[in-house]
Amino acid sequence: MTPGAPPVQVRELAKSYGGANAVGGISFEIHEGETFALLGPNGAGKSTTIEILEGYRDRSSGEVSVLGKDPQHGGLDWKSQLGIVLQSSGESGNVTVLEQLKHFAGYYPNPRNVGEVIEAVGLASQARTRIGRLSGGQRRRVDVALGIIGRPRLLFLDEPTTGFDPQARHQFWGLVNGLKDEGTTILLTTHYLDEAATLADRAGVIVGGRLVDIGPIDQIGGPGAKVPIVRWRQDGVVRSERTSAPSVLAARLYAEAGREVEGLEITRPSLEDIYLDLVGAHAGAAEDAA
Ligand SMILES: Nc1ncnc2c1ncn2[C@@H]1O[C@H](COP(=O)(O)OP(=O)(O)OP(=O)(O)O)[C@@H](O)[C@H]1O
Repeated sequence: MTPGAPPVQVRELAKSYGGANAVGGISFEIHEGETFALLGPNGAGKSTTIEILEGYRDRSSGEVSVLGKDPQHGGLDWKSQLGIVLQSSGESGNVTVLEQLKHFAGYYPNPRNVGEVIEAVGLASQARTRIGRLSGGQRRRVDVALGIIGRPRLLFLDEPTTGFDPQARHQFWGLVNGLKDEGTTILLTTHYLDEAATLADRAGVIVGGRLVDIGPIDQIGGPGAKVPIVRWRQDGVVRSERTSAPSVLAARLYAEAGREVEGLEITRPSLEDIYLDLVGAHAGAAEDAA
């Protein structure tokens, strides 16, 4: 890899399945040590993109470089620098968590300590349990453990916390923050927008195989997207107004009412609100075009 080159470079990547475009020419880069979230509705093309970057799927056209190599020609040495948590692993269950991790650790030149990884994913009490006896969420933690055991430079997390309870999800976020601190570059897909907001430095939003927005996570949707919403009740009717000076509006409402304003609430759109607006607008535009 050329020194200073981004670990992931994607130029005009396209993939069609039997004539149907799943990915229609997308371009993005992921920089060293960055966590990049690829967001989008079901069927948008996220997994197809990730699988192409991982070398599991070929592309129809475009240029892709991952850790300095074209994934279609990445060798074992290249592969050992990747950590992969697929959407579903199909991990079968006759071996214990400890045995499985020890086995996989043996494939890598500089693996993490197996006990520490088991502890980090919250499976210390299940270390000697057969994987087949774990709950769905616990098996998902095994997938995550297998993804990080090789101390990857680049980690792919495809919907990593599906099936996690809220406590496990928070624990997982702590784990990812630790990996970030160590300088791991991460590509994350998730349908949990709070997860993306917490973990990602930048995001790309993909709809119908096209990248409709990309940028720092707090700038997704553009400057207007974060304008606060003021809601209040007047004559029994809920009213709302978007303004970048919400306290000025609140003060005016208070002056006009001459008393506490009923149901007054000032909120800023969350990443989820912004994402839903963005996806709604682009999905609608795509339908109009069709
Ligand atoms: N092997 C395949 N053969 C044919 N079509 C496929 C294949 N894999 C995916 N597709 C289609 O390509 C499109 C993109 O699918 P993809 O799995 O990449 O979406 P996604 O964004 O990962 O969705 P999800 O959020 O549901 O995981 C979909 O229309 C899907 O039906």
